[in-house]
Amino acid sequence: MQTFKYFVSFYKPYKGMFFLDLFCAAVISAVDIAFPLIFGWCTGTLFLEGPDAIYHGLTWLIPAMLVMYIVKAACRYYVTCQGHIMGAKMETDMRRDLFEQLQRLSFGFYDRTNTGTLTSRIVSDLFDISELAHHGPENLFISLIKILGSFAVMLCINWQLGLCLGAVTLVMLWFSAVQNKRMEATFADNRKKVAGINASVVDSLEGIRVVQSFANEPLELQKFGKANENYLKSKEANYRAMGAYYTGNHFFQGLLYVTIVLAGGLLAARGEISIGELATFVLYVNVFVSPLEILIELTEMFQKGFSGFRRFEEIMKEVPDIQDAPDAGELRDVKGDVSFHDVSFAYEDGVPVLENISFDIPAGRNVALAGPSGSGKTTICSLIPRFYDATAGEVLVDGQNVKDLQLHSLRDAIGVVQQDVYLFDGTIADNIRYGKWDATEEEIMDAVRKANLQDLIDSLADGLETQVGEKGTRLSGGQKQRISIARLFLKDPKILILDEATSALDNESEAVIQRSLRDLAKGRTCLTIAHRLSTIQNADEILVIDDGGIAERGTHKELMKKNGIYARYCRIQFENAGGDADGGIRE
Ligand SMILES: Nc1ncnc2c1ncn2[C@@H]1O[C@H](COP(=O)(O)OP(=O)(O)OP(=O)(O)O)[C@@H](O)[C@H]1O
Repeated sequence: MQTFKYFVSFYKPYKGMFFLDLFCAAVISAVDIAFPLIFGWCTGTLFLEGPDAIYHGLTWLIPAMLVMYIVKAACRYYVTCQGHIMGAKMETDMRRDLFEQLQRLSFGFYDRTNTGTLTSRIVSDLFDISELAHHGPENLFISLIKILGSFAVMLCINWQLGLCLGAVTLVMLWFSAVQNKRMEATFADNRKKVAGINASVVDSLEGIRVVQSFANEPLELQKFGKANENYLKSKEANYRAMGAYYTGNHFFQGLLYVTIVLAGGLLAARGEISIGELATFVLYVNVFVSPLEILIELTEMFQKGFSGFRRFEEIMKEVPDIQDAPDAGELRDVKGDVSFHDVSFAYEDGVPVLENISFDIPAGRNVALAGPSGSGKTTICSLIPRFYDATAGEVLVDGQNVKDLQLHSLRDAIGVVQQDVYLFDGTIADNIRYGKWDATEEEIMDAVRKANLQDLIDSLADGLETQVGEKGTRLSGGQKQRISIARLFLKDPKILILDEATSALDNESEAVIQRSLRDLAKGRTCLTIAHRLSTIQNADEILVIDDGGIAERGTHKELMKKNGIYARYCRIQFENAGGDADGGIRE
């Protein structure tokens, strides 16, 4: 019922169109019901009254029928055209709401959801819903008027025949209800399997470079083949259910005619019905049966549309893990102090990743996080912009709990440079402007210079207007990295999180980017996740994360002197890199 109410709410903005659509549908049905009546009156009365009466009757009957059919055509036009437009408008509203919701949902949701499945919801589910939204009420309305109207007239013509027809129809409805349930299950399964195919395609295409570099096309084909095969099996089950449903219904429709001919013949033989009445009755059986067919098709549309709508509702009801508290305040005049007080965190219940972490980073300081892979460095950084919320303790920015701040103002104050830079399809300028949508040309050029991008821009025929390709595939790793730094120069955040952005680059690119990053870090609080310890020796403080806690802290010199975990890591890294075995990082 709730789902139904939610569905109906999408009609609200188009109430006028909706009721006009229903009105037109009612006119179409009324004309269809009137025709056999007129026919019955002509054959039963008018045509028996002699030529003069016939001529006289036709002089008003023909224009009246012409007007009826012109009005019906106009209504049909409205229903076909405006009705569809209304459906498309509702589909657009739902797609907008869904996209808005997807933008709101937090990292946690995307950790457990496949993007291929979401794409399928945005495209095919919504189309089916729109078809139902438009055709559903209108077809139901037309069908009910025709079925009830024609049945009432048939009862008036001959109630015994009418009851025979009603009895066969009841058996037919029972059969439909049973088959319908079976069909519904197969439609729901179909949707799941289509989502599976989408997920498989998106996953494989997004990783196409990895696939080809491993020459793993046959493996991908095998995985896709499985999803494809599953879809085929589901479709087969679906068509079997549909076959039984449609064949059964058509059989019962035939049975209706056989029953009427048989019972009508017997009644005519006993003189209880005239031939004219029987002919009119048969015409009404047509009016009665055709909407039954529409209702049957509507059932399929309803199954598809409603199972799509349930999936749509599922996402719309998803409450974002991270959202503004009702009394959240704006983070203003940001200084850039960051503190963790006894912070613990777990992605999954019972599997702690961080336990009782505490530290303070005064504004403008440069702190590095070091430690083995998987120790929780990235997780610590994710808690500051509230990509996830701490399960215990407090994360503070400028002394305020991040949970008490408006998300947009908090995230405006934080810039993140990731190892994996994501560039959007578009030009270099578009991607730089992502840091500040209203940036002027001069501001962009200034960011370009500061990020050491000038040489690249000068070397490209289209300069800033060069297309970067999907996810920036036409650019090198270093170039993408510099674009991501340029957009942070534009954003100008007070707090910087650097997930050691240069670890995948060659020495020359690294040197250029390190220079840009040093410029970017000036006057900001900077938290660097170090993968190579050589890059963090100048940090004001190094926090060594191990086993979900802070194992050591201090400057590089202090930690080397301490000769603990950090010193051991340094030695291992430099031995591997062929450097001094005593951890003698170039100082
Ligand atoms: N989205 C996630 N869902 C569930 N577990 C996660 C998620 N992200 C990370 N983890 C787990 O949390 C732990 C800490 O991961 P994190 O990425 O913070 O480590 P890290 O120190 O940054 O590692 P690296 O140096 O390799 O980047 C790991 O055990 C990891 O498997």
